[in-house]
Amino acid sequence: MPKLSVRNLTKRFPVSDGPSMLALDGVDLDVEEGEFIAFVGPSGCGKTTLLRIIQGLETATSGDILIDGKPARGPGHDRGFVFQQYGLLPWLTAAQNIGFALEAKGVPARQHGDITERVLATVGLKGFGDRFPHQLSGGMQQRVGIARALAIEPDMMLLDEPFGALDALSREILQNEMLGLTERMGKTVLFVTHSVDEAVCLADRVVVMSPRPGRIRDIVPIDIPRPRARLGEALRDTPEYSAKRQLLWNQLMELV
Ligand SMILES: Nc1ncnc2c1ncn2[C@@H]1O[C@H](COP(=O)(O)OP(=O)(O)OP(=O)(O)O)[C@@H](O)[C@H]1O
Repeated sequence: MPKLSVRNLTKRFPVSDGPSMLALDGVDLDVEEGEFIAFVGPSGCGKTTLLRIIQGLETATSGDILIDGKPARGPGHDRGFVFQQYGLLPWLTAAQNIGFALEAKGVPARQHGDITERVLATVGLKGFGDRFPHQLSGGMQQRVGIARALAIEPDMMLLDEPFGALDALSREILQNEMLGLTERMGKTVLFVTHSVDEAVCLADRVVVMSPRPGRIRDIVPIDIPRPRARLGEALRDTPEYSAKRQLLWNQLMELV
């Protein structure tokens, strides 16, 4: 049974002065446990909307989201979300931001310290728990965002352009760390990105979406063997990488 099934999903948004707008149309997708799926497509094709519906932050107009074969209704701690703009509460420290998510899940307060330390260490921020977001760089804030999602031990991680607000160098560093992290943890990951390189580097399959209304145009398997993290920068020099990158690039160029 797939970890996640998206079945004939449609989303319409109301428009004040006219007919509603069809943002997603008949989206069908099965995701296996432990798979890393990247979503790419032109701006406005519904990637964020699809992720938000899977997360339960938005309702579908029709269709179903099944997790382990059961309909998902609303948000759940089985799904951890990482936002583009980090989504940290500025008046709380890094550790308190993570504690906030643990409290929401109902984890007893006496366990917060250990869990927070562990997840901060996982994302390379050991010793930074007492820093406020404004005392951290963008890359470090997003590491806290990832640590917060990991802290609730979700089965599935949903990341919406998580590195989109970062400078090029921080972005590449975090991509490499993300690769290592997901290969070690084996979690199911859904990852929206505008970067073809990021998609090829990280994903097992890349879902290419067409412009409005958003539909799945193609699903491209990325059969570069894992673990890829050990290749580091050399990953981007392999012929498989270049071939997939070109294929996806050509598809996206046809869509814009
Ligand atoms: N809450 C909303 N109300 C009305 N329209 C919306 C809402 N959210 C999204 N839309 C519209 O739905 C379409 C899909 O938006 P969405 O943000 O999902 O696209 P996207 O592929 O993630 O775009 P981008 O790559 O630019 O982030 C867009 O036309 C957008 O304007």
